[in-house]
Amino acid sequence: MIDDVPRRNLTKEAEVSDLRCIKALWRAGSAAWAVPADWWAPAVDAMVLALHRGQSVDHACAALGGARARTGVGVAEGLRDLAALYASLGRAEPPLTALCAFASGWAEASFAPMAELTCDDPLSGLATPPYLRTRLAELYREAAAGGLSPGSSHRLVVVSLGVPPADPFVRIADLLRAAEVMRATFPGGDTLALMPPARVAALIRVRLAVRLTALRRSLRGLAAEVVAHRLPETLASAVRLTLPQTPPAPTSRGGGGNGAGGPDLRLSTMSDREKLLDEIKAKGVVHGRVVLSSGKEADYYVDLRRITLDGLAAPLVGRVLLDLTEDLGYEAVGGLTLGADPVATAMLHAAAARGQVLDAFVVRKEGKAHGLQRRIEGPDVAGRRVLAVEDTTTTGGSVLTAVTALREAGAIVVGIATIVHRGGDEKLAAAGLPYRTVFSLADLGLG
Ligand SMILES: O=P(O)(O)OC[C@H]1O[C@H](OP(=O)(O)OP(=O)(O)O)[C@H](O)[C@@H]1O
Ligand SMILES: O=C(O)c1cc(=O)[nH]c(=O)[nH]1
Repeated sequence: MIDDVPRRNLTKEAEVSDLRCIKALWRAGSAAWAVPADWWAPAVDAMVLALHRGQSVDHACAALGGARARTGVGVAEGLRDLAALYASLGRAEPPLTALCAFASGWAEASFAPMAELTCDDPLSGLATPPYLRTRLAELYREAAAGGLSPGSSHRLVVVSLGVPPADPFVRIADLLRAAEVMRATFPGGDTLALMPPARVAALIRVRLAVRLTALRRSLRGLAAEVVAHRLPETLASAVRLTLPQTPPAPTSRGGGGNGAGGPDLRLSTMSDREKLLDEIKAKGVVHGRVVLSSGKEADYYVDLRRITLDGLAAPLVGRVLLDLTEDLGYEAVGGLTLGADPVATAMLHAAAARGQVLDAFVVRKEGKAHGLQRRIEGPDVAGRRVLAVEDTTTTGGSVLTAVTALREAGAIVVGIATIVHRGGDEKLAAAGLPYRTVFSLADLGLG
């Protein structure tokens, strides 16, 4: 029997023999070990040596606790094993300092991997939704401290893959491709996040928004929709943008284009712009001799009121025009009545659906002689950044009339946007304003 008196004058061989013996006794006294081969660790030898030599066991106990944690042994099981060592030597239970050292070593080793956890999705390398929300919270805090609105400095660009492909491999491949395109489009320090199941987002500074066109181009062939959300007033609204979305509803009237009564997958996976183009071709183009607003004659007419007042197409108009002009930074939108009116209200409602506030206004063709005699109806535009819109431009005369009236009213016109461009290039260019159009006549097969 090996007593517990420290043996300082033993020969090397005798000490080795004692240590072996203690270890065997300890092992025998230890409870059944889930994986027997895991019992021994260098820390076991260090523990036995310290105890045999009468040295402090704290360091060895901490190392033993760490070793036990790394092999998946629970703290209670590890402590019982430590107690078995003391018992095998006929000693009382381990002292409190030894127990504390063991527990600290065990805890440190158990929680170490957490310190290495990242906020990245392992497959795409993009940030996780919780990280994106943390980043948003930081941004809103910073904006509040500076008395600014996050909407004036940042956009949340969201690429949605429409109806996520049922095949998980196809979905992952599509998401990875979208992630890659996002990384290439926004290579700076922007936060890029994966938003399962089928969205990728980038939190970007406004000045980078011009890259949206490039982004949309790069995503061609992926049936992806790109929306640049101006950050809403409150963090809660911004966070809502990052939450899982309900799947898109079927988009064709009367349900099912597949003859089975289910959603029309072809339409629901198209981008808003593609859907709008189909709507205009189907409902807006009228062939025949017509006199245009300018007095000129033409062989066809694009009746966009049948689009901007259509319950299915109007929301598309709103979203597509918001996307097209989102880098221009405006607070109100409108144009010369009547064609521009539903365009502006479609944009107002599309913005509201995105948690943004956008005012609309109507520019009368002539001033009004009674009432408040206002030429421009709606919230005041004086001193505000406004976008002039039209459903179509043939000579550009109508929209430029609106621009003149807006300037006379003190508005800052930041650009012109229209759904279909028929003509008026020279006049519009002379206005010196950014001019955006969703479709050309060639897009409609009329050019
Ligand atoms: O570029 P332009 O040559 O000005 O033509 C385009 C304008 O013509 C149409 O409106 P219209 O003049 O028929 O009047 P309405 O909007 O009152 O219907 C259309 O809605 C545009 O406003
Ligand atoms: O020039 C126009 O009056 C005009 C052309 C057109 O195609 N559509 C329309 O509404 N107005």
